[in-house]
Amino acid sequence: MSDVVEPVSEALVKRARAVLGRRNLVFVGLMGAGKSAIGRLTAQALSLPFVDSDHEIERVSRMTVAELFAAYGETEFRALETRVIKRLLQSGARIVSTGGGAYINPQTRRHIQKSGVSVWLNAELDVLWERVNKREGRPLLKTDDPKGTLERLMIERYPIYAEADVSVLSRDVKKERIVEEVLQAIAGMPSRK
Ligand SMILES: Nc1ncnc2c1ncn2[C@@H]1O[C@H](COP(=O)(O)OP(=O)(O)OP(=O)(O)O)[C@@H](O)[C@H]1O
Ligand SMILES: O=C(O)C1=C[C@@H](O)[C@@H](O)[C@H](O)C1
Ligand SMILES: [Mg+2]
Repeated sequence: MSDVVEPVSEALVKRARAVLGRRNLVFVGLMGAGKSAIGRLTAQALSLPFVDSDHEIERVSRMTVAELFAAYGETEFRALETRVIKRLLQSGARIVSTGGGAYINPQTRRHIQKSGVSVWLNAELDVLWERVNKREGRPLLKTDDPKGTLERLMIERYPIYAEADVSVLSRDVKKERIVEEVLQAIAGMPSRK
């Protein structure tokens, strides 16, 4: 699948940018939903800066997410994630892709709600599983039954992701199509909250 963004209509880009104003556009959702991939392409389409909280955490700590979990545990990782995301949200408008658990943390969620428009990339279990199954490095899935763990996380987290301002169904269609649906969802919102 190509990463080249097919041109979305100029009118759609203009409307989505007008709705965002100085607000950030923040991608939330479970591991494998496409927050990083779709976030980057959306940033290209809107000509806005892109940041990914997992990458930023790895850059500042000089450790991988898996190493951070192993060395300090999830609680410390979440504290660092909250601090990093708060900082990333301070210079909007940007496209911010978050780690899968970020929006579940009440403090991080409040920062996101205050500074940005949130997009939940919703996806079915089998779509997520096909994607996450291909790559190591997700510490929460290091269990005897990773697919069962992913399903449990879906049940726990989906009601919280559903609080996001808009949602788009992430599925195995061209990424550009998902980007266009994200822009349409944003463009359909009122300009100010
Ligand atoms: N529409 C799509 N069609 C096919 N593959 C996709 C699509 N969207 C994303 N992917 C692929 O799925 C994989 C997981 O996507 P990505 O890393 O963006 O997920 P994520 O939500 O950022 O996950 P995490 O929370 O673990 O960071 C990547 O290989 C990405 O290229
Ligand atoms: O869903 C989660 O809790 C996580 C998702 C990843 O993006 C990483 O932030 C980390 O592996 C935790
Ligand atoms: Mg990601």
